[in-house]
Amino acid sequence: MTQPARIGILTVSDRASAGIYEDISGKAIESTLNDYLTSPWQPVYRLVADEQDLIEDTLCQLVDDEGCCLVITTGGTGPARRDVTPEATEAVCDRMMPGFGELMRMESLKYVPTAILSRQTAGLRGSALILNLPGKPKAIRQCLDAVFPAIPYCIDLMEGPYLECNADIIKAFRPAS
Ligand SMILES: Nc1ncnc2c1ncn2[C@@H]1O[C@H](COP(=O)(O)OP(=O)(O)OP(=O)(O)O)[C@@H](O)[C@H]1O
Ligand SMILES: Nc1nc2c(c(=O)[nH]1)N[C@H]1C(S)=C(S)[C@@H](COP(=O)(O)O)O[C@H]1N2
Repeated sequence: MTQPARIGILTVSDRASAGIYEDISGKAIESTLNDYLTSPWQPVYRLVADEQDLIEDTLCQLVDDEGCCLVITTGGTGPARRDVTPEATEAVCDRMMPGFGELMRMESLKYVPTAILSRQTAGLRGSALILNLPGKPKAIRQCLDAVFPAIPYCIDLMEGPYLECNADIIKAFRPAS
């Protein structure tokens, strides 16, 4: 039997990590992926404060030790002084994938004029894709609906697990070979 794909979910929030509010956004990532994916997958969940070292260490752990082919972060992408998720992402990635951030911001503008305040980005560490989402729970689905169609093929190109999607919910695009 094929091993389930391991997907990291990293919530970056001072208040959620301190227990001041519940981490709704991390849960929204998990339920969105459950809606999208028909192939077996397993979430690897982490919740940390907005500290760059901590975010970097956790991203490295999720990719290098936990074997995640995809890590989706939420929070810490804005202009506030403590928002450092994009910096942490860039620090641990070998190559950046700027198109993901561009498309998510463009789509998010359909919902909120403050979409441009997110510095969300994406990049590759080894054979894993790291993708930043904003912290707001509503942003999760809005952003993932925009970029997820390209993610299974991106992971194919890095020789990761073959992700299959429920085509009634999200259409993964794989160019004809
Ligand atoms: N993980 C989360 N779960 C639930 N709600 C969230 C989460 N992250 C953000 N929010 C909501 O979105 C609002 C704006 O996000 P903001 O970026 O200020 O959150 P944050 O990064 O968690 O803040 P901080 O790290 O300062 O505690 C928050 O006030 C909260 O209502
Ligand atoms: N789709 C979507 N994108 C969004 C938002 C949103 O509500 N929906 N909020 C914006 C706001 S108000 C901010 S400040 C930035 C950064 O949010 P973060 O610091 O929580 O990551 O994301 C932006 N992008």
